[in-house]
Amino acid sequence: MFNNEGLMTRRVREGRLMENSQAEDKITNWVAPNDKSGEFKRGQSQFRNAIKKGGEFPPEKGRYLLYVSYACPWAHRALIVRQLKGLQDIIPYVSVHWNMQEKGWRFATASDDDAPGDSVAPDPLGHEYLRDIYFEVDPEYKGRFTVPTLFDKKTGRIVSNESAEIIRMMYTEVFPLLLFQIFGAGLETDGWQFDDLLEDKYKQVDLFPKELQKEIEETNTWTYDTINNGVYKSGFATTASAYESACTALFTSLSRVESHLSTQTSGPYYHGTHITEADVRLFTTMIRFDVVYVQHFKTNIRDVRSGYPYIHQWLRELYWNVPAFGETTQWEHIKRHYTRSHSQINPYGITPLGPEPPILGLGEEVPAVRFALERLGRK
Ligand SMILES: N[C@@H](CCC(=O)N[C@@H](CS)C(=O)NCC(=O)O)C(=O)O
Repeated sequence: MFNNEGLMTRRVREGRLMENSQAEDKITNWVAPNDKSGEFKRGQSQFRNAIKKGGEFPPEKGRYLLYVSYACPWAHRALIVRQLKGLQDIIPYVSVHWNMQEKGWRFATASDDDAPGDSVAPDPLGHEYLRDIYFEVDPEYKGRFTVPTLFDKKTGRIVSNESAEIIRMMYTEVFPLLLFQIFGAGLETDGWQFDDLLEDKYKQVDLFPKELQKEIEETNTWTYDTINNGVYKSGFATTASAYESACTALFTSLSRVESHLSTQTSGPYYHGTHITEADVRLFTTMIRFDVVYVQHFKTNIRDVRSGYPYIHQWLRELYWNVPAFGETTQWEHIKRHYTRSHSQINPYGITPLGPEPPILGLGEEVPAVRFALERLGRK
């Protein structure tokens, strides 16, 4: 059985743990202490296989296990898409505990009572840490132990640990997609990966419609670099110049998003009437913005609720009106993970109380905005 760890594997793993704990490159050093640039440089995800009809990893009900953390914006993408595509019975998931320390993500135990939410549970395959799975799959593994991780129970292998690709597997063929990226051609598919297993209403959910593919890809490029990853580059920077450059780029891009949304009149979503991948990828960063990033990552030129009315409206529309977004958002995991796992940023691990509420209701505004609207006779 896959989870019967062999003695050799265990020895290799324990040896590696000792090496790692002595090494300079501890996993909680987000920027290497000797890196003078002070810039956070995100490594490449190492497992890049795909679920594909007729491939090594075919779509099958119950075969794959999705490891996530409710705290993590990259994993949150996968939870949202799983629900939007109605894959709940097809791809089960487990969320790790929010507290990530030297050995990386750990699974919750029966005695944890501070990590609410569905599926925050011991690993059904019996591991204590997420890293244990990576080392069982590859005792020589040298990358990071990240969520989301999509695991194949049948072969005991990791299919992918790259969220951008995991979400696409849930609704597209991967190979035509690569062709599309190389040649810029329209995406032809012979049906979505899991569609044969889905109810009709979910088959119709197309998060990457043909007519928007080019635009979505272009948006992804700058959104990833300056917003999704931009908050991390600001927050993990260890020099003022690295921080200032990331933070400036981030707010330039937020203005770009704000201006895009202000011209979007056909519907509440990033591309108007239908939810697309663009909404998913932006949402998971923006929902964490006011509650964590503004103070913890020092991305405080503005916050969303008082500084970006269009983003604020778009964000609340998704959170309150689309269950896949609201139901997968776990505030306790989000707030506690960042503030208590990043001791180089917050050595005392104190979690700020505010802002309260973590997200405003659809008709609510911060007092200054409400006051201004009342003055203008709009409320
Ligand atoms: N590019 C990856 C990034 C995933 C990632 O960095 N996840 C974080 C949590 S938000 C993680 O697991 N970090 C653990 C580590 O780096 O040790 C993806 O999008 O899937």
